[in-house]
Amino acid sequence: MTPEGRLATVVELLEEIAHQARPADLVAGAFLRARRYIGAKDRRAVSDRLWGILRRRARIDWILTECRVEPSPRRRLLADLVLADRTTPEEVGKLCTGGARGLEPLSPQDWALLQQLSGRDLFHHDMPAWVRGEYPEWIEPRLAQAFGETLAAEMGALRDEAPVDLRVNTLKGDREAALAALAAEGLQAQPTPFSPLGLRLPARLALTAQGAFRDGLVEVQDEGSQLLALLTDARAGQAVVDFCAGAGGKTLALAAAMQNKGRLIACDVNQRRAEQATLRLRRAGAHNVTRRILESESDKWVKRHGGSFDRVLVDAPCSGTGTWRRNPDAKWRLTPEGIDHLVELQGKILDSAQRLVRPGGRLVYATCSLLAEEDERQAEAFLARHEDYRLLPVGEIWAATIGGECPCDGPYLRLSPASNNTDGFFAAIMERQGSAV
Ligand SMILES: C[S@@+](CC[C@H](N)C(=O)[O-])C[C@H]1O[C@@H](n2cnc3c(N)ncnc32)[C@H](O)[C@@H]1O
Repeated sequence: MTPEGRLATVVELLEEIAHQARPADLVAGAFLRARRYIGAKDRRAVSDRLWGILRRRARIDWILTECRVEPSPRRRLLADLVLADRTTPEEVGKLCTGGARGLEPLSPQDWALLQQLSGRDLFHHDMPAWVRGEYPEWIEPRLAQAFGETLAAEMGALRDEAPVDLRVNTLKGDREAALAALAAEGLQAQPTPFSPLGLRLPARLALTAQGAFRDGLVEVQDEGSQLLALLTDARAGQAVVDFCAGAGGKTLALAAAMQNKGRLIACDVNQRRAEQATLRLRRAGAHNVTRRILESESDKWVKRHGGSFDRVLVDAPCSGTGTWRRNPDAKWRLTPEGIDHLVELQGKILDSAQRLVRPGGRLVYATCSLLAEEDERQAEAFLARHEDYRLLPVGEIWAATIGGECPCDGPYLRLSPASNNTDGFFAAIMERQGSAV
């Protein structure tokens, strides 16, 4: 592919993403699968530019609007070339040749725009905080409630690309073995600071081709997500439910923590997501997992199995505000009504799932949200409704499961990109009162 061809593909993809309600990674995945002729290097270049523009969208649009130009996929690309890469208007002109599979030649209006942009960068002192921080304006009060004075730093960190974190699958080997296997393939990973099972790679990579991944020795998982699974404290021989198991990210970690011993039930209402776990479980050598598709959170199965589990993890559907480093497009699809709906659903899921916990067992409520209404407020409301549960301070559970000092103040787990270099995560660990029978 020529450089022009790559850029034209970026514009095509930006148009597809704008016209579809689906997440950008799904749209891009389907788009590239339908164009097998695009080779690995070209895919990489197209993806880098595409995700870069999605990360910089609010600032690019603000600058275009200031130049009195309506943002469009093509104009966003032209602006990005100048603002992010300092490409000169003349160099941009050379990329717009109008050839087959290339970009249309620059119009007089395009030239005028590029001249206006020339020499500028992506920041401007008049930009409001929400534009600098790349988040919707309406969500600012909610984020400010969560972060106060550190809001700008947190949003800055959330704007950047996330590192690639791997979890070592202890069913297949230890961290030393994984480091050696990755090094043999030319990958220099570093141990993560908090998770004893974590390894970090600096850049985005197509890991599916690596032997350590194909053999199930490592799985891609953010360090925060690993910590959450460790804090669930699932042990060999226990009965454990992963109530919102999705494609199985935490199920895999729980199965490894249980050393494949005991019963692990992975529930979800979404059959398609649950099916995505099949290959991952097989690759990881996880044998103690039974999958269960629920009709809803109050499926009859829940009542029938009331009080029979040692651990129930509720990794609830949430706004995903903590994962904007990975899904920069997701923030623009959120609405206040959507968040209200999620808060209500989380409460219902908790009220139903708690029935599964045996006296003396634990319910772990987790989200990848940064918003207090989905996190602390949700946990407080649950504890107020269920007097038979008490909150266990995360520091104590951290010391017992992960070891050392928990980096969070207060009784909850709260991780964020700026403070911990993880995705944003929240967890409340709650114990059901009464003695086990
Ligand atoms: C945050 S995701 C789970 C991610 C998963 N635990 C992982 O680590 O990969 C939330 C999941 O909740 C599921 N979900 C949504 N509504 C639900 C409900 N009413 N009952 C149970 N699960 C639900 C979604 O299908 C989704 O897979």
